[in-house]
Amino acid sequence: MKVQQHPHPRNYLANRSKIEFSMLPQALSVPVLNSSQLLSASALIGTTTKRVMLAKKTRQSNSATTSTRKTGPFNPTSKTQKLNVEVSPHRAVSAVRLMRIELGGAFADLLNEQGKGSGDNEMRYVERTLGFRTRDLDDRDLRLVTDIVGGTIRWRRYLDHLILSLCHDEDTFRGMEPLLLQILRIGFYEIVKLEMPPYAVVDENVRLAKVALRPGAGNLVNGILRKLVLLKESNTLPSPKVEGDDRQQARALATIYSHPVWMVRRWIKFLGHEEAIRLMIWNNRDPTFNLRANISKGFRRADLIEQLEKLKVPHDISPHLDDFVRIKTGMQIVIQAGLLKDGFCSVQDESAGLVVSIVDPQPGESILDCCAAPGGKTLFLASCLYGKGMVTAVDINKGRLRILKETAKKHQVQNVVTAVHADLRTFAENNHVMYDKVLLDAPCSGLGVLSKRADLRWNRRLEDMEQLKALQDELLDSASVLVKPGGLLIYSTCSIDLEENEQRVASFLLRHPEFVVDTADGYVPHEFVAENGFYHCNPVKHSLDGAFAARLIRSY
Ligand SMILES: C[S@@+](CC[C@H](N)C(=O)[O-])C[C@H]1O[C@@H](n2cnc3c(N)ncnc32)[C@H](O)[C@@H]1O
Repeated sequence: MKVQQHPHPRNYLANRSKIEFSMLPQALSVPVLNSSQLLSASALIGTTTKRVMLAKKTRQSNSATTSTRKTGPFNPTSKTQKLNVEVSPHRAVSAVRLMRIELGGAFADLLNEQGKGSGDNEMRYVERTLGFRTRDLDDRDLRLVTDIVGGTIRWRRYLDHLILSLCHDEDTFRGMEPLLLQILRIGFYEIVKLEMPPYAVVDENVRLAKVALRPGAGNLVNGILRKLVLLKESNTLPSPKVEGDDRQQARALATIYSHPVWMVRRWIKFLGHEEAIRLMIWNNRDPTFNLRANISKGFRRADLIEQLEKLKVPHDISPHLDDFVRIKTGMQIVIQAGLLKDGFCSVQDESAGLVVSIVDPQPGESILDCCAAPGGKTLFLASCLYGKGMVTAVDINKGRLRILKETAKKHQVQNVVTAVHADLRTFAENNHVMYDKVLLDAPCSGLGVLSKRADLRWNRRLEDMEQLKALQDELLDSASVLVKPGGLLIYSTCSIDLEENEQRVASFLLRHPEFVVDTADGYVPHEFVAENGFYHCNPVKHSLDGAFAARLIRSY
């Protein structure tokens, strides 16, 4: 593999400030920021929310709380259901959302499509499922739903291990109805991981089980949770021993750190024991979010910081990227203030922002973004062109591409973005235009973003890896023919997996001797560049999402 070194390391996008504001419209002040139509932040972190109905409500609910009830998406009786004031609404919503996620009805994105923890549709869904109404969620409830749903999903394997060990027998556990299991998981999570006052947790979850299911379900929850409290208080929670052969050890670690066994085995193989454990600990932590100020609207980081201060959202500036800010809490407040919906900023991880630094977009360039939707990188690339040049954004997914187009308008970069709905492989065959720079942000396992995508670990299978690798090879081949001689191909993923990253590039270079590796050094801080010249963002080392990118120059 040939590595081309740069004589003059470049400052990754930092130099932009020299040109940016003379080329932009006047800096805008933020207008009224409390609109109800909120942009989906989930789209920008690469998730969507599917709508499927749960097959049937788990059971008729307790007669004390409900009147006659029909099920169906537009249930006309839902308004007549009685309001239950005994059950804590965040628990009721969390239990239903968890059940829906597990049955494939939604992703565990921290924000739903309304940009709020629970929009009207979700509340109607909760009513239909439980058979009663709860009071509306306030901001504190929304935060609790986010925390409980994210944490309970992440810790699912470990929580189930505890629940199983406290059930009479395995059949009781395996045959448990879905809602009951979710209520137990929530209770276990609150007691074991959130360390909440245990008897309050027991009471609340027992009440939910009684009202939403039946008195017997409440008794079962009571019995199991009380056993758990005793074990916790005596410090004797059952924990698998890490011993035996490789497989047995991986199984134990998978339970303790709550990940699928195949992932643990893969990480032990590629990273070693210690690093694999550190990675799992990272994946189980509450994520930090990054916001990128949208300079295309004349909205700089200083303006974003001013708004965050007004909103009392704690924040830190990114040490790596000019326009980025980090926030640990307060995303709901940012959303409700309309900053995302109105296009003043985007949710974008710094690890993804640094991929744009590696593309190093310059005004006047023609850039092809091959797998562009929902557009996080497209928008950032476009904002670096200052109205000169073009980003052609191709994606196979029409719905996600629609989001990209709408967001480009909001961000005021539509004049430099052309969206094309196509399979890249067909596009490459039929399109004879070549580009200065081609970014292939390939579909991948997402193994670098498990802390943000709490449910992803349970949805990925080992078999997916082979299919993804084959697709990545095909897309790389297609992308390569669209690069001008002397132009640049950037291959990136949000994975930390060697086989999706270095190995794909190595195999590409064998098939395409016309490309050589160009080091990422000088485009991103040195600490992100491996010896082979590739960009690596390592969650454990950099406390950001995992990501990879390679700069490949077409020499002829
Ligand atoms: C990792 S996501 C891209 C994220 C995007 N670059 C961003 O920053 O927001 C991968 C994208 O590849 C698209 N994709 C998958 N197969 C494709 C194909 N054959 N042709 C074009 N796009 C494809 C998916 O629809 C998905 O939107």
